[in-house]
Amino acid sequence: MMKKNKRSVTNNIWFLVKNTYKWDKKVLSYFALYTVVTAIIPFINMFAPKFLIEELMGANRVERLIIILLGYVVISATLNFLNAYLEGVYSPIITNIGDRYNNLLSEKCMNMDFKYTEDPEVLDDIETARRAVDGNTTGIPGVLRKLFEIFGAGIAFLGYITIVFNLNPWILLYLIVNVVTIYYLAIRAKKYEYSKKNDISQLSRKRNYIYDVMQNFAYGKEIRIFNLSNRMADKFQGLGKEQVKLHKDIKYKNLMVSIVEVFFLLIREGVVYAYLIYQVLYNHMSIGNFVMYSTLIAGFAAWMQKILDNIAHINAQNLYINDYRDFLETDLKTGNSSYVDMPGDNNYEIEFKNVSYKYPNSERYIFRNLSLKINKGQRLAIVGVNGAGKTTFVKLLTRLYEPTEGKILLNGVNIAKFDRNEYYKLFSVVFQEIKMFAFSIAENIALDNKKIDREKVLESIHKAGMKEKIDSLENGIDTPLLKTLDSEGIELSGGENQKLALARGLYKDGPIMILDEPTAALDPIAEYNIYKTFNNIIGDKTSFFISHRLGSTQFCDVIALFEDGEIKEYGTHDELLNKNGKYAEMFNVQASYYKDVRFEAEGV
Ligand SMILES: Nc1ncnc2c1ncn2[C@@H]1O[C@H](COP(=O)(O)OP(=O)(O)OP(=O)(O)O)[C@@H](O)[C@H]1O
Repeated sequence: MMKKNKRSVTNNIWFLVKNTYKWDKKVLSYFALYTVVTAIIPFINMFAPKFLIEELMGANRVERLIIILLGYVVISATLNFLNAYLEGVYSPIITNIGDRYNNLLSEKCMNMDFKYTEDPEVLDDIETARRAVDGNTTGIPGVLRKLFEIFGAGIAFLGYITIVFNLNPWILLYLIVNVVTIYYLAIRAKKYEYSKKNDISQLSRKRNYIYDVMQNFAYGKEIRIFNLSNRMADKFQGLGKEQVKLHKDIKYKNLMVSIVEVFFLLIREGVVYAYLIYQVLYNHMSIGNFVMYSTLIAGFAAWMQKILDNIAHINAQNLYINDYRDFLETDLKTGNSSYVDMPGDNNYEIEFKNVSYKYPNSERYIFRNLSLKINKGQRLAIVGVNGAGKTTFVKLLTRLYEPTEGKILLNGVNIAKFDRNEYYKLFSVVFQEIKMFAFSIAENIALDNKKIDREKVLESIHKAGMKEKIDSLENGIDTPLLKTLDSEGIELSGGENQKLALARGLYKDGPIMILDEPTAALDPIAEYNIYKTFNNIIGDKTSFFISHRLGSTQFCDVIALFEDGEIKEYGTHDELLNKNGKYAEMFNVQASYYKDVRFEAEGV
């Protein structure tokens, strides 16, 4: 699915630097200052002891010793203070920048075509891309931190090279070979880790899913009633074991590298100290210089290692950044760059023209050549047995999915040609599965943080039959829902949630109304009350009404019965009853359970 692009490290660094500078201009000056400070600090620590020892072992002048000591303390304290200050400043900046990259990914996920939310390949790609923004020391934030450090270290390192070269070029060469070997091994271990990343992504996606099921109380009833807790825990643990095994392999490789690293380090120290001792004993090296060189050479290896480690880290993270950028650049949104203006008359007709549809990754057609027209202001009821495709019809109409073949027209224009956000504005939809957020009731209804029209919220609640319940709450429409974010949050019943969902649709007041079984969870009285005010609720909007309660379809102008991927019957309630086909059969079966009640809706 995702196109794999191989971008160079410099390309990715440029991408990061450009954005970082765009988002926070101050970062560059902190970087410059930090680079200077970190480049100087090691030399202060190296030269001060040399000067002190040489003065002590030579002229031994007290005032000189005091000057050296004071100079050392003042310079070192200032630089170390600056160092600590800058680290304290840039660290949260990088965390913030990491959040912005994280947001880019989340925005992409929230805006991609709905069909991809069920595509396992895309879900894996998201999981992989997320690795670039998940940690604070890995991925993008990790690379930014390393970039901050590496230049100061690089400059200090150049100074080290010059001094060691002057001491003995062979020692310099020896140190470089020693450290580069370790670097090479570290890179190989990181590559191995990367080669396992797909397995890691898949496992953690599965584990996260099971974890979510175990923690998410939405599954609470099924888990208890079907006694799933042990099975879920076993699954979670099984996946955990697989994950541990994978990580163990990776850690084992890293351990091997660490062992070799220690071995190389010991040899390095041994050789260098032997050389310096030899210089003191036989070549008149001063003790001051011995101390300086031993500090320098120990530091040299450590600094070179640090730089190489940083480069290795940046190299390894580069692969994750590539994945991240690949995902951001993958086109997961169907649409044109130029959109057709929405028809402005606020009155809409909709036509399905030879629409066929099968879900992604499925060969089964839910619809074949479906054609259906809903005129302006018309109310269409859609009925059919479970799985007949009623909700799928709504998903196509609301562009959550695109038809596999054929087209859907709004006032004669293919809906694919409209800007998706503009198109969504047309719809007030009450979905079958209701999702409430852990926000206040008002926010849940308005779903708009900018400006909530409280009067309109109350009016929608009233129309949806929720007034009494809301009036009974101390904080009214400001009461938070769910306990996820607020311990004062309330849990609503299924029917109450459904009424709120209806209020949400009413508040939006879009010119096209879609009600997917809006009363399925309501008690008969609440349902009756909704039907009584149905005309008031729908008004003259073009509307779609899905219901299994066939009596309720009488409020609609026309009824379409879906079966086997097509419209089997089409007409008014009375026409379909007279036809004596499937609709009449379904209606009669239902009616036999109830008295033959005809809702006398106001004005119908
Ligand atoms: N995301 C999906 N991926 C693959 N198939 C799906 C998906 N969603 C639904 N289906 C299939 O499409 C068919 C139609 O489902 P749909 O939800 O549209 O039926 P429905 O008429 O609304 O049913 P119900 O009355 O039970 O709500 C079903 O057979 C279902 O298995």
